[in-house]
Order: sequence, then structure tokens, then C-alpha cells
Amino acid sequence: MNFIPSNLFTWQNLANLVDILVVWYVLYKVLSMIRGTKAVQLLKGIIVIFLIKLISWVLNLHTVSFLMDQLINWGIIVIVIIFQPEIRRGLEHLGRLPLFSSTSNEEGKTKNHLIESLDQAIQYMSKRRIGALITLEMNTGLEEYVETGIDLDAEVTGALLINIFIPNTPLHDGAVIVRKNRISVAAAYLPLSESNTIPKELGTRHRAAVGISEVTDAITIVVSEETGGVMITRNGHMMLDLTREEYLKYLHAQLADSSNESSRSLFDVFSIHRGRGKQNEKDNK
Ligand SMILES: Nc1ncnc2c1ncn2[C@@H]1O[C@H](COP(=O)(O)OP(=O)(O)OP(=O)(O)O)[C@@H](O)[C@H]1O
Repeated sequence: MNFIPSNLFTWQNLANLVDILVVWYVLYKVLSMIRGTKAVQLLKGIIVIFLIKLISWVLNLHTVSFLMDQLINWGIIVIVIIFQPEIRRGLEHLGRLPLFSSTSNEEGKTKNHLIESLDQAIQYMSKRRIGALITLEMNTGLEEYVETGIDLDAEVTGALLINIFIPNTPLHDGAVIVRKNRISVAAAYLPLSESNTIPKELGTRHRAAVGISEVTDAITIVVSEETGGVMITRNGHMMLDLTREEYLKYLHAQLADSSNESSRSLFDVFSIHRGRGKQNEKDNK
């Protein structure tokens, strides 16, 4: 039989190629989403169960095979219940694809004002080592965390943010939650992460920032009281020791209205994980 190269370019082969690429992309996304979370242990457990199932099937061990079948069938329901928040977050991610979203000019201006206020507060607090924890609500509602805080419902300004976090004042402990471009509450309690990827030298403020990013799509900014360093967390990722340039770039990409801006910086944004802390120290002097 002769090999004719043009036979390779059939619709069927193209469909197969697309099929493989889609599966590969979904697997890659799932694995990078669960990296460093408790889901990795779960995945290992699932692989072990499937291996036992395969071996029992090959060796004709009927009872073991039956038990594994039951475990797999019921396990799916259990996983859906346990990972309900993560599944919800994943679906919300899908809903946020550009195809479904639109933003207006007015919204863009408000977002720019929000970023300027955050920047003013971060700069002030970082230089003076004032600890701060600010969470920005995105698409997932933060109602249950808002309920733990003290109501403010105030316009976001740099001055107010600074004032809230001045040590030994009634509102400084806990997190500020920003909703719909307003400071909704201060002194809110956020869930603490149990991730073992958080560096040991970071305390509960940083752990709370990672915690909220694991269960919602909120963007959380931390200013460290000890070092003045700036961290942002989102979707379980920590971006540590960010310089001013880096956090502004990130916030603009995630919040600003211009679709050009966001798509242009998206790659850069995801490549930031540990910023140039040295630069931060320089800025502080
Ligand atoms: N679950 C939480 N929710 C909201 N805020 C919290 C939570 N846990 C701690 N905090 C805040 O963090 C402060 C304690 O910070 P701690 O020194 O333990 O953290 P850290 O990560 O080492 O930060 P820093 O570098 O600023 O010291 C508390 O006073 C409180 O304001």
C-alpha cells in the first residue's frame, strides 16, 4: 500500500487532532488548578482505586472488582458534594469567558479610581509597615464573609483604607471587603488556608488571603506588617513580593475595562509568581 501524504489531511484526522488538543488542554488546566491543594491527594487516591480495579479485572478477582465498582460509582457523588465550591468556581470561570461578558466605559473609570485608591493606600502602608488585608469581590458573592465584618458602605479612597488599617484602632484587625467598588465592611474574618505550599515565614494574614482565594474568585491584597512586602492572591495562587509596577499591571489586567489591556497583559500576569522584592525594599527607603 502506498503512503499518500494528502490522505493525512482528512476531516476525520483534523477532528481527532482537535479532540486530543481539547482533552490535553482541559487536563493541563485541571492539573494546574489543583496543584498544591488537597485535591492532589484525592487524585492520587482515585488513581490507586482505578489501578486496583484494573488489576482485579485482569486477575479475575470478582469481589475486589465489585467493591471497586461500588467505590467508583458512589465516589463520584461524594466528590461532587465535597468539591461543590471548586466546581461552582470552575463553572463561573467558564461563564466569565469574553463571549459572555461586557463592560462599559463608566465601569472602566470607576475601576481606575479603585486601582488608584488601592495604589495610594498600598504605597503608604508598605513604606510604613502597616499590615493590611483587602479583598475585592469579583463574581463569586462574598456575603458570608461580609457578615463577619463591621458595615461601612463607603466610597473607596486611599485615605480611608489607610485609616482603617492604622494599628490599635477598632477596625484594623481583619479584612476590608470591597464590593461593587465600595468598601462594604472592615474587620471581616476570612477562611484560613491549609495549603502546605505557603512559606513558613508567612503568618495568618497571608494564610487568610490564600484561604479566600481558594474558595472564591476574589482578588486579595496583603501588605505585610513585618516586611512591607505586597502580596496578591487569586484562585489559590500567591504572587509574593510584588513591586508597584507588578501589582498595578496585575490589577489593571484583572479589573480595568479595556479588553485590549486585559488580553495584552494576561500572559505577563500569569507569569508573575514571586516579584522582585528587592525593588520593593528600594522603594521603601
Ligand atoms: N482569618 C483572618 N481573617 C482576617 N484577618 C486575619 C485573619 N487571620 C489573621 N488576620 C489578620 O492578620 C493579623 C495577624 O497577622 P500575622 O502577623 O499573624 O500575619 P502575617 O501573615 O505574618 O502578616 P504580617 O507580615 O503582616 O505580620 C491579625 O491581627 C488580623 O488583622
